[in-house]
Amino acid sequence: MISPESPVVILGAGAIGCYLGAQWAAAGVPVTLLGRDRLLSLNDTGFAVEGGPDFTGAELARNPKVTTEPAVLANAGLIVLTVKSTALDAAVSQISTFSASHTPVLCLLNGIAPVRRLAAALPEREISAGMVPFNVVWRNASTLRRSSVGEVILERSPATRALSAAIGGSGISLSDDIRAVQYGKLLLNLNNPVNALSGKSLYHQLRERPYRLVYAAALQEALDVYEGAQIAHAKSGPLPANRIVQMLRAPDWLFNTVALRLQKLDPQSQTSMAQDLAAGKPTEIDTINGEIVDLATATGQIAPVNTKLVELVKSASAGGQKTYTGAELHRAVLSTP
Ligand SMILES: NC(=O)C1=CN([C@@H]2O[C@H](COP(=O)(O)OP(=O)(O)OC[C@H]3O[C@@H](n4cnc5c(N)ncnc54)[C@H](OP(=O)(O)O)[C@@H]3O)[C@@H](O)[C@H]2O)C=CC1
Ligand SMILES: CC(C)(CO)C(=O)C(=O)O
Repeated sequence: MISPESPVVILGAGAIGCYLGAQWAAAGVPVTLLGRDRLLSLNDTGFAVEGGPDFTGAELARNPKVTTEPAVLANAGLIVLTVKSTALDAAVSQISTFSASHTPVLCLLNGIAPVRRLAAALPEREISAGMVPFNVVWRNASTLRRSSVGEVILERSPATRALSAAIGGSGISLSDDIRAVQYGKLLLNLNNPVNALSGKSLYHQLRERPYRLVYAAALQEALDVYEGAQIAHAKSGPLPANRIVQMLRAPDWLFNTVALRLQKLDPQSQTSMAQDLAAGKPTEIDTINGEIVDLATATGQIAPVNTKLVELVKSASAGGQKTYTGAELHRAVLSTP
């Protein structure tokens, strides 16, 4: 039950957690943001949120209270998990230690494995999965910007029905097949390492065909692996995945005038993996492209393109080559035997 005494607690208040927390608080939902020290100053100043249908122009979000104290989990009516997958185990242990065993958890992490791991670690809980389609970046220490389009989709459950009712349904839809939605989203995330290794904004990376060809190869490979493993995926965005592959292969003049407009990407957009790699943090590569590699292995298939992307990101994280021109990345991923 969500109420002022039992707020929504967002565990892992970063780009996505703060954006959604501000959006839900603006709709009248009691929200507490549980994050790191650097967020605490936002309690005094508030933070500006730009972009998206609920924030026309920059709006100051003062409502969500920010804390670093996991003890707030004890009174949560709903825990919304928005940490990176690399921080999942520590977050699960905080949930177990501090919250009541009946408190539901909504998992908004990218990838498929995180929600499975969560359900396995907390078998007594109501666990729901969700999918965030759009990109959010910090423009500076107190300004968040949503830089692409789409609607959040949540698995239909008692907890998500209550959340959706509390926010008046806006910006969220409920699904009875969240697994297909997550597998559909994973296909978009296969570009994350390409974006991270380009060192460019998403908008500028996608404008260069050699980068797009690498992403197209990773995406086509994933579609083949899904087919071999009989995995259903939902459409994520306006085009089906096979049309996205075709579109990515189009010449720059066509892609840059048609496809980029459809996504309404703004020039500052940057994938979450690019943000991590640039900040020297561990990346989610194992739960993104690594998921395709694991699925291929489990079903007797191979996934050399995604395997190579995993390798390159791990090498970059370990101090190896961090940025690649389009031609360099194309050669490194697609020209190896
Ligand atoms: N950013 C985006 O545009 C999108 C991201 N996603 C997905 O959403 C998820 C969250 O991504 P994003 O918001 O970018 O991630 P961020 O890194 O911006 O936010 C996570 C925040 O949680 C903090 N944190 C980690 N563990 C804890 C803990 N136990 N207690 C309190 N705070 C904690 C992190 O701090 P620290 O770094 O110091 O550990 C970080 O500040 C990921 O799975 C991502 O793939 C999905 C769609 C779009
Ligand atoms: C929205 C998208 C695909 C790109 O920003 C993303 O999920 C991410 O950055 O991890």
